Amino acid sequence: MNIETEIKSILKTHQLDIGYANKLIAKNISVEINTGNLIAVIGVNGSGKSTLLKTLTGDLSPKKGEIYLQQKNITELNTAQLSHFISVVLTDTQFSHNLNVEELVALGRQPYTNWLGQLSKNDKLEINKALQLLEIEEKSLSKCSDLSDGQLQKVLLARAIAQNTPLIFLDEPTTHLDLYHKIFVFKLLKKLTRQTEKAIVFATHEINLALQLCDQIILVNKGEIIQKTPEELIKSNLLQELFPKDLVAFDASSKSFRVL
Ligand SMILES: Nc1ncnc2c1ncn2[C@@H]1O[C@H](COP(=O)(O)OP(=O)(O)OP(=O)(O)O)[C@@H](O)[C@H]1O
Repeated sequence: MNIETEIKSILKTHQLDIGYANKLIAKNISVEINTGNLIAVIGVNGSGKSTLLKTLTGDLSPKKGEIYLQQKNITELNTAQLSHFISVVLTDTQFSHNLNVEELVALGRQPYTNWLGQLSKNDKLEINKALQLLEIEEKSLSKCSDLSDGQLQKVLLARAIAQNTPLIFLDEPTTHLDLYHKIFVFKLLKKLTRQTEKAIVFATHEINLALQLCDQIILVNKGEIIQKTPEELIKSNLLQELFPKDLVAFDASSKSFRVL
């Protein structure tokens, strides 16, 4: 294995408890995120997927335990330092739809620009690289308000790529997309992990697709958080127990859920 393809740990938790003031969502969480991995966070509605993502991105304080980003405790990093490690794409991200595509992607360079917000030659290069990687150069000057949901998702991803962090978090990136575009986004995320060595972690309800396309799955279930490969998860019987058994069942042979 050469140095370029060597797998490295980017994020690791230690005895992590997550939740809110009077509410424990899950405890003793032990997850690890490695370079070049595509990782889905799955679980039923209200199980705690967003809470986990918010905690891992430093948005919400852990109730207990530690999060290490490349061996540094996340509590020792200020917001500016954190923005060099982690970029976050939220489906309901608020931004002015008057911005054009290039201007929105340029926001990803904010952690690097000077106090005047001027883009350097290198910033412009990174923006163009992100637009090319997502194949949206021809939309550079289009208003974000004129884009479809699928196109906007690509632009938000390009902004995260331009931020040039080793780790990208997304909360439900395929909501509002049709099946074709859901698969398109999943495949695109996978391609990005392979081309850039970045790790991408995303919450999703598309369990069938996650089992087919992700390297790892983090399952949030009844206060427990478990990380496994899709194959391990399929063998574990945990998916059979995920939903009440009256409407839907997991079929291990086809590796998918089916309607009863
Ligand atoms: N700010 C908050 N304060 C207290 N409880 C909260 C807060 N935000 C969420 N919760 C609760 O935490 C639990 C987990 O919520 P979370 O949004 O993490 O679930 P989720 O798995 O992302 O759900 P969904 O799939 O529906 O988006 C829920 O019971 C929710 O009501």
